[in-house]
Amino acid sequence: MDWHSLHPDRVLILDFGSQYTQLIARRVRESHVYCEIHPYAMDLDAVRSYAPKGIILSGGPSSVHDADAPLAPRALFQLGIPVLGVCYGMQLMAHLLGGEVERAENREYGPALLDVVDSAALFQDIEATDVRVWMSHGDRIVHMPPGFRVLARSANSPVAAMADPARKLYGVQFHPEVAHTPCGRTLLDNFLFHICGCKPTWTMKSFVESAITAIREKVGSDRVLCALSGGVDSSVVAVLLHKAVGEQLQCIFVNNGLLRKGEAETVERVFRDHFEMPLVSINATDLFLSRLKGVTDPEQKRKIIGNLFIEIFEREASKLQGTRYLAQGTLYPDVIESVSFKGPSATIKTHHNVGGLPERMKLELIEPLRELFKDEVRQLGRELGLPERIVMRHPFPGPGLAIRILGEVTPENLRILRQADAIVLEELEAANWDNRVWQAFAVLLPVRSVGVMGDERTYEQVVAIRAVESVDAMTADWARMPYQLLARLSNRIINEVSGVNRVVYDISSKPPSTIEWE
Ligand SMILES: Nc1ncnc2c1ncn2[C@@H]1O[C@H](COP(=O)(O)OP(=O)(O)OP(=O)(O)O)[C@@H](O)[C@H]1O
Ligand SMILES: O=c1[nH]c(=O)c2[nH+]cn([C@@H]3O[C@H](COP(=O)(O)O)[C@@H](O)[C@H]3O)c2[nH]1
Ligand SMILES: NC(=O)CC[C@H](N)C(=O)O
Ligand SMILES: [Mg+2]
Repeated sequence: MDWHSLHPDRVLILDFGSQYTQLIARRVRESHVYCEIHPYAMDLDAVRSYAPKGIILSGGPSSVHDADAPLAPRALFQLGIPVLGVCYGMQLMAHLLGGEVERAENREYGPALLDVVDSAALFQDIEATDVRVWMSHGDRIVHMPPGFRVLARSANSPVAAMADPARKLYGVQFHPEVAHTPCGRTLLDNFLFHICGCKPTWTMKSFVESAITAIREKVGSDRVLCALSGGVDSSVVAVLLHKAVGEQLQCIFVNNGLLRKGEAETVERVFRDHFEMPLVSINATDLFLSRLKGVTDPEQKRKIIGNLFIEIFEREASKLQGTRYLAQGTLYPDVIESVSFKGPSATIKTHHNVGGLPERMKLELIEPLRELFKDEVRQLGRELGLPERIVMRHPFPGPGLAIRILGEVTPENLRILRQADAIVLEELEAANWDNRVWQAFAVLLPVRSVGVMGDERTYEQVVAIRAVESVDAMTADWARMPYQLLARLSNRIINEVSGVNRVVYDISSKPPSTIEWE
């Protein structure tokens, strides 16, 4: 899509490798201003032609004195575009414009108190003394570049914020994007609205209109196949596309035999009740299970499944004359991950709809959500009138139960996991915990343990329960579910699911673990 015409008030975030870069983007978006993250090395001509209303330089792990410190071209500060440097971003600004940065005697990690000495522009509507902010740095600015003045100080940072208002250059040593900086929201708004002159026009309502226009332009009179899983992302894509191209859209749902209990029926029913568009439902259970036979390697499972999905989509597309596009629900975090700070990041997992795609595909992709974060997709779903039940559904991975059965996927393993998983979901719902977690599910482990049931020795399988809290699946923590609920889960699974004699609870966060086990 062409952002020039779609989002006139856009902000550019240059990433220097901070853990919080995505948070900066979230905050800007929450203020209804469109923004994109690009690597710090973005070409100056590209910046010019992107023509942002403002630029934010993220923090980062480097020091400006490191031999391989990531630098920005000095000319970035001469474009006449307002710049806000955060932490490393401010240190870099100072370093490049003739100031001096040095290693501080005391590092500052965590909370600090700020005294605002100049409340013009950036600190408008923020208290003057003892302002709580969150710091994470070891370097500090000892001399500001010519033209700059101090806006705020903290015990350890004589220059905790600085500005050259004439050139609209601003820097803060603390992190306004984190929740532990309560005034951060006001500060960022001051930058966006007062300094950059942005207007808060980025709303899901405006997105619907511009996305529909862009989709129509792209699709023309061709037909689109939309792969629908019943999850939030693909449901939103389907409704959006239907609004844009009406009968040129055909939805397809594949039962790959790796779905949860009753899922195929539910998806078909919900679709019939809430969507006014045709759905082709394909049962490919045997095909998927036969290709997965004997496979135990997680990446291989993912690739086999990804390829098979496309094979089926292409086969169905060839039956519908004039089908040129395949619509998918790729989100912004998938996109950012592949353009991160120092080039593409390491492959942790091949997500079936991204890296799992075959190299040569006949269908062209349409990905209308590739600019959005998950919570924006949920908002968009509401805007499009989708029922809350669909909007708030837990994510369910395309490779389904195959990546929750460690080891070989067999009909017997699927039976065990499906039953155990249904119990987890039922009990969470009954205890009103389903809407307090991002995702909750059962995992079947490839180990056996000894137990005693009814005076008899058992030697059976182990089920792990995974329940996590998260805002975007990039990081997650295990849910502190009540012991009583855990006890009920364990009790029911062992009693009701034959083949299982032990249940464990996964207490790992992401990172270092991931949400799924494979
Ligand atoms: N069983 C399926 N049938 C058809 N398409 C599928 C199926 N499973 C996954 N897909 C396709 O793969 C895409 C990615 O799956 P993914 O699980 O990330 O998204 P989703 O199911 O739409 O939403 P959520 O992340 O909330 O589960 C889907 O948007 C859909 O296009
Ligand atoms: O559609 C998908 N296809 C996949 O291949 C896939 N793998 C993981 N997930 C989901 O992504 C989120 C993060 O998962 P991980 O922490 O396991 O990487 C979690 O919400 C996972 O459920 C997938 N979704
Ligand atoms: N969070 C940051 O951006 C840190 C910047 C720099 N590495 C410092 O320690 O001061
Ligand atoms: Mg899904």
